[in-house]
Amino acid sequence: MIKLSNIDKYVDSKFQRVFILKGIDLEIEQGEFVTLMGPSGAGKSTLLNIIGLLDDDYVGDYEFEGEMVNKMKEKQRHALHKKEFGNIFQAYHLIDELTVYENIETPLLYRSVSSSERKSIVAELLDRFNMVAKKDLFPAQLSGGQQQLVGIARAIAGKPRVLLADEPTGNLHSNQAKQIMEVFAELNREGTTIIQATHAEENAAYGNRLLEIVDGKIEEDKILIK
Ligand SMILES: Nc1ncnc2c1ncn2[C@@H]1O[C@H](COP(=O)(O)OP(=O)(O)OP(=O)(O)O)[C@@H](O)[C@H]1O
Repeated sequence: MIKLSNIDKYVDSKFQRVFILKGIDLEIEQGEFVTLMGPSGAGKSTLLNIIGLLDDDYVGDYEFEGEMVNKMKEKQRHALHKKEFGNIFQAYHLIDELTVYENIETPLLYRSVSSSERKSIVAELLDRFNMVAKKDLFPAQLSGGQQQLVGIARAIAGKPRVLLADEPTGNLHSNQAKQIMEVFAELNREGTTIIQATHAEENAAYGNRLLEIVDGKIEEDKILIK
């Protein structure tokens, strides 16, 4: 599904070229649950952003479902991002002025989904995450765990095939983190490909594959047996 070949990302300063990613070769099949681990600054977020089509400033080839992403025009890449990827962030990135309901609905407004279909998708997600009673509250009125559930609901509202999560439990207590990981495991069982970056070993255990990223390179690529 995802094939990266010899990806380099670097920044040039006056005197030297600094590599953020170097020679990344990576294939991810549909339905995998992949964890990126490694020291701070190793390049995990950068790699997630490239995979999620949020960053096109790199060298090398990126194939998504047989299509060369790095040769696409921006409009085409943007459309592919919207259709296939959902993003979840450590800091939730919810819109403070919108209610829970409206936050989940927002991406659907940009996808020309009919109003009745939007209602049914949001209702289903609220129900799934036990948030029906909270639908008219604003993000600040929710716990961190609940805010992240809204973040996940919003990310999956458009039924993306790939979910990218950057430190999704970084701001959560361990029981909330466990709940989020169990949601990921369930989405993965339903067929969603999941790629997460985390510092937590216990989060990695939910996945089926662990990539150790060090200094912009894949140092280890391990299959996890459960
Ligand atoms: N646009 C940029 N210009 C210059 N340096 C950058 C840029 N983007 C990322 N970096 C640097 O690249 C390195 C990798 O950053 P990245 O955020 O991918 O690391 P990470 O592994 O996700 O770290 P963390 O675990 O702390 O989130 C860092 O040293 C960062 O400062």
